[in-house]
This record gives sequence, C-alpha cells and structure tokens, in this order.
Amino acid sequence: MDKDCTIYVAGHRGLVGSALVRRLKEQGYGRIVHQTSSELDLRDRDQVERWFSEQSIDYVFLAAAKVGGIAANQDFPADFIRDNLLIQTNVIDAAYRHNVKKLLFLGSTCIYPKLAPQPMREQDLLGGPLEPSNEPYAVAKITGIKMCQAYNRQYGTRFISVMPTNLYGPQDNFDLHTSHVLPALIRKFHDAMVSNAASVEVWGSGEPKREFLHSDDLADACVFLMKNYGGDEIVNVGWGKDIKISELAALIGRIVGYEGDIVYDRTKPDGTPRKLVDVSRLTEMGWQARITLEEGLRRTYQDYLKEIYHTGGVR
Ligand SMILES: NC(=O)C1=CN([C@@H]2O[C@H](COP(=O)(O)OP(=O)(O)OC[C@H]3O[C@@H](n4cnc5c(N)ncnc54)[C@H](OP(=O)(O)O)[C@@H]3O)[C@@H](O)[C@H]2O)C=CC1
Ligand SMILES: C[C@H]1O[C@H](OP(=O)(O)OP(=O)(O)OC[C@H]2O[C@@H](n3cnc4c(=O)[nH]c(N)nc43)[C@H](O)[C@@H]2O)[C@@H](O)[C@@H](O)C1=O
Repeated sequence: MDKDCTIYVAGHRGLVGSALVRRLKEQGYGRIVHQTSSELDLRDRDQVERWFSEQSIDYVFLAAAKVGGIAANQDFPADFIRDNLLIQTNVIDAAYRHNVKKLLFLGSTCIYPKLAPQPMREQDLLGGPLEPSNEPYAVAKITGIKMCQAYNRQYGTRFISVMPTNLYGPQDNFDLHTSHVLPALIRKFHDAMVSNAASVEVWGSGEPKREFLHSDDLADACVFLMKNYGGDEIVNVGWGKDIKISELAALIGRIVGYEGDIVYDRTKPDGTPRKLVDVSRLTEMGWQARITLEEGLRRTYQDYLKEIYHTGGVR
C-alpha cells in the first residue's frame, strides 16, 4: 500500500473501524475516506454505487456491520441477517466493479460450528451445526467469506477475509442490552461501585469460555494482512488464550475496585461453550498480539471513565 493510496474504512466510528483509522494514521496513510451510516447507508445499493463512483478507492477495510452481543442477536435475528447481507454484498460488489486493488472483509469466529474442536482451525468452517443464538449473523458472515472467494475465482479480485475472536477497546458499545459481555461488565461493575450496590448480575452460568482481543491488536493484524496476505483462505485473529466468564467478571471487579458479590442469572443464555481460535496461520506469517487482557482492560476502563465524565455518556 503506497502512502498516498486512497483507503476506505467502512464503519470508521465503530470499535474496529476507529482502531483501523488510528493504526493507518500512525503508519502515515493520509488519504483515508469514510462516511457515517446516516451520510451513507451501506444497505442501499444506489448510495454505495454513488460513493464508489465519486471516490477513487484503492483499498477497502469492510468494518461496517450490524453487530451485537448474545441478547441483541437473539432479539433481532432478522436485522442481523438482512443488514449484514445487504451491507457486505453492496460493498464487495462495488469494490469489484470499481477496480479496488484489495478488500479486507471482517468475519467473526461465530462462523465455526458450535462444537468445533478447540482451538478452532480455519479448515473447521462448515464442519457442523452453528450455535443457534447467533446463527443468522453467522450465516451472513459465511456468505461474505464465500462471496470474496467466488469473486476472486471468477473475476480475479484480491478480497481477503479475517476472522477475529471477541473484541474490546475504545468506542465499544456499552449499552447493557445490545453490547458484548466485556463492555457490559465494565459498565455493570462501575455502576455498582458508584452506587454501592450489594451485588452485580452476570448472565448465564459463568462457565462459558471466551477469548478477548484488544481492537488495537486487531487493527494492527488487519493492516499487516492487507499488506502481506493475498490468499483465498480465511485467517483467524486472536490472543491465543481464553478465560471463563466468571474469571472475567472477577478480573473486571478487581480493576474497577468493586468489592460486593457476583450473582449469576441462569435464565439468561450461555451461548456457545467455548470458542478459542487457532492462530497458527497468522503466527507463521510473523504476526502476534501484544496487549494482555489485564492491560487492555485497564486501558478500556480508563477510556470508559474519560468518555462518561468528559462527554456525559457512552453509546
Ligand atoms: N465486536 C466484536 O467483538 C467483533 C466484531 N467483529 C466484526 O468486526 C466488524 C466491526 O465490528 P465493531 O467495530 O465491533 O462494530 P460496531 O458496532 O462498533 O461498529 C459498526 C459500524 O458499522 C457501521 N454501520 C452499521 N450499519 C451501517 C449501515 N447500514 N451503513 C453504514 N454503516 C453502517 C456503523 O456506523 P455509524 O457509527 O456511522 O452508525 C458502525 O460504526 C464487524 O464486521 C463485526 O462483525 C468480529 C468479531 C468480534
Ligand atoms: C463476538 C461474538 O459475540 C456474540 O457471541 P457471544 O460471545 O456469545 O456474546 P456475548 O459477548 O454477548 O456473551 C458472551 C458470554 O457472556 C455472558 N454474559 C454474562 N454477563 C453478560 C452481560 O451482561 N452481557 C452480555 N452481552 N453477555 C454476558 C453471556 O451470557 C455469554 O455466555 C455474538 O454476537 C457472536 O455473533 C459474536 O461474533
């Protein structure tokens, strides 16, 4: 990627998109273009067509999507499959028709079978039934992967697909109904600490395990892959270790300084029991994550505090 190339970061205000913009700027890329969803609704083919005709885009990071935690996926399954299919189809097709040099599609590790052997390897894709709580979202993501591969085969494009594990960092969604577990627990423990509450409620049994990667590490991996990888195979990105939700809750409680009890609401779903990814493909290419969970959590909690105290709220 030449320093004067035009890079479109779709979803630049989100967790991943904002980290990508930070990383690209740090590396000296000066022509980064983007639009908010109200300026450019990527579900609308005509708007997408107009945007690609007006810009001369060389590279696309496709980080715009309908994203949410376990409850949002269960409550809005139609929105998750429709919006993601529309966004990714419109952007991938426009990138082909407007001769984009390379596109990076962001998938997710929920594409792997619910009971895939751990750690999950790239070749486990389509090896068994999916986790029901996020199946519509996962099916949209699998379609995005297959679309990139089909365009590469038929049209000779260079569209690559990256599968990140559960992410966290600045600009995350802290809404208690729609967020993922890590930002939800930061907010719950912080609120409980401030209000002196006797306990914090954690959903499910606390037994499922998840792997967490800081968005700055993911952005670094995506820029690395955009520069160094042109293959058809999907690539996992993760930290390499997972922890139980109960351990995560205890760690966040300690970082926030909350000393009350943790109670488990077993009426809420656990979701998939475990989803650790095998990162050997990426490690063999020479990339490794750097931000430990404890350091990343401390940074994220500081960012959260700055956000609520200086701007009056978080999304
Ligand atoms: N968060 C996670 O744990 C994981 C995320 N991923 C993937 O990474 C990618 C980015 O996720 P993340 O950053 O967490 O998500 P966020 O929800 O933080 O950001 C998504 C972005 O997408 C944009 N967007 C949504 N709908 C539209 C639309 N109709 N038109 C234009 N833009 C739209 C939003 O723009 P605006 O702000 O302008 O409304 C928003 O900034 C997604 O593909 C997701 O599936 C993969 C694994 C884990
Ligand atoms: C990234 C990934 O994210 C989603 O899958 P998920 O990992 O199951 O989602 P999650 O982060 O919401 O939950 C992880 C675990 O944590 C438990 N949990 C406890 N307490 C809270 C809580 O307060 N909020 C939330 N959200 N979860 C909680 C929760 O019950 C579950 O056992 C999908 O969008 C999927 O499609 C996807 O790609």
